[in-house]
Amino acid sequence: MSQKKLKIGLFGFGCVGFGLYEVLQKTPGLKADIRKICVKNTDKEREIDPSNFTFDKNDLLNDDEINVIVELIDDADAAFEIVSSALKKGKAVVSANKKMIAEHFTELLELQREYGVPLLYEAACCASLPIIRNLEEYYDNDLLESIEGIVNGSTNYILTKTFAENLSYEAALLEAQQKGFAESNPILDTGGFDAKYKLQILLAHAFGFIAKPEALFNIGIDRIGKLELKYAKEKGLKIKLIAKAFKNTDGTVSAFVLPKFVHPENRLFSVDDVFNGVVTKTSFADEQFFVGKGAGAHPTASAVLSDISALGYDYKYEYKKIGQQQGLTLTDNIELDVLLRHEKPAAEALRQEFTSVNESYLNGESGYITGKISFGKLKALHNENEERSFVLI
Ligand SMILES: NC(=O)c1ccc[n+]([C@@H]2O[C@H](COP(=O)([O-])OP(=O)(O)OC[C@H]3O[C@@H](n4cnc5c(N)ncnc54)[C@H](O)[C@@H]3O)[C@@H](O)[C@H]2O)c1
Ligand SMILES: N[C@@H](CCO)C(=O)O
Repeated sequence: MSQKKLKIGLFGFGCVGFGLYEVLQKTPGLKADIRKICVKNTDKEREIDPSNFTFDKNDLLNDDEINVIVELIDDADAAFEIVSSALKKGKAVVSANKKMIAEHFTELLELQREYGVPLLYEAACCASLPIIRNLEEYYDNDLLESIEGIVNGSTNYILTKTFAENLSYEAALLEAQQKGFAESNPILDTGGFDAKYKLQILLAHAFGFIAKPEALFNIGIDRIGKLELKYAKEKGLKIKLIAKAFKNTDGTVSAFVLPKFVHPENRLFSVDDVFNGVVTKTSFADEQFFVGKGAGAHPTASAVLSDISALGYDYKYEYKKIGQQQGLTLTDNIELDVLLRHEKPAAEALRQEFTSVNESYLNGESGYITGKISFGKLKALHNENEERSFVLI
């Protein structure tokens, strides 16, 4: 099959946009070049010929020679406007913007179908890991039982640095920002929102289930304190921010983003720093494990490059599982093994909320309880008091 010539209109020239520019310079065999770049910041000095740049999105969207729009900006609302206009004009699109994709999944699916043009977004989930295309192409829907992983590079970097190197939370976050891993608004990372957007996209490609992001519960790493770190160290565990979606025995699906104490025998235990790891579980293959860098200029640009290359061969997502899964429902009707760190006065009342308690510990003003709790109770208790933190065991 011969490769189509691609003329790219690039939006955004920040960490990933510039990374893509560099990667394309080093990929001479690819029949793709950047025709124009739309940027926002009028004051910024840039290293390449200024005639390549414009501040007007229509210079790209109305250019008939541009057949691919690559959207790499940090503003989800503006990104949706750009991407939907491009699709309506019959231009293929590559995007790394998980917030935009998660918030507008159904509309983007309809636009692709109505205008017959593809939107690819491998870089939006776990940067360099080829997880979306694998979920799309490889797994039969009946076989996939669960998908679980570390899907945010910044939080994994922060957890690694605070745990193994005793760096402060603030210093580790600053490093993640300086290295280009964090979102422009880092609360998206630390609060588990970025991981939730990725989980929403993975859910659609793994099980054909389209959830609104607000229907998925997320706890980030911002409530993790000394007590949880001490607990993990004493028991030889690590804390990881886990995104998980799985089918229950009654065929319903459950999904969440939660911090977890990970045991050394878990494949995700050794996934440190900016690396992401995803474990799929299927009926016949059993476990499969994907690992790679989950953020950063070149690792992310590598996934964008792969999408651009795939467009050269007219690749598109078929979304077959979405068609097959009408009627699938999301349920919170599950129990989870957790550690709850709590404030002293409420300790006894909190024990009553657990289905079963394994350990409880109280020291001065705070303590913890470990045991089984219903997912619904966990959500309610977490939301009603900021002094509480939940970590899966
Ligand atoms: N940095 C990573 O490791 C990484 C990994 C995967 C996905 N992503 C995603 O890629 C996208 C870009 O991330 P980044 O790290 O390069 O961010 P960045 O902040 O480094 O760069 C974004 C650039 O977009 C520009 N911009 C904002 N609005 C614009 C508009 N309307 N038109 C033109 N330019 C505009 C900003 O001025 C900025 O220079 C985000 O959606 C992010 O979530 C980033
Ligand atoms: N901020 C994101 C970028 C990659 O999606 C992360 O740290 O994982």
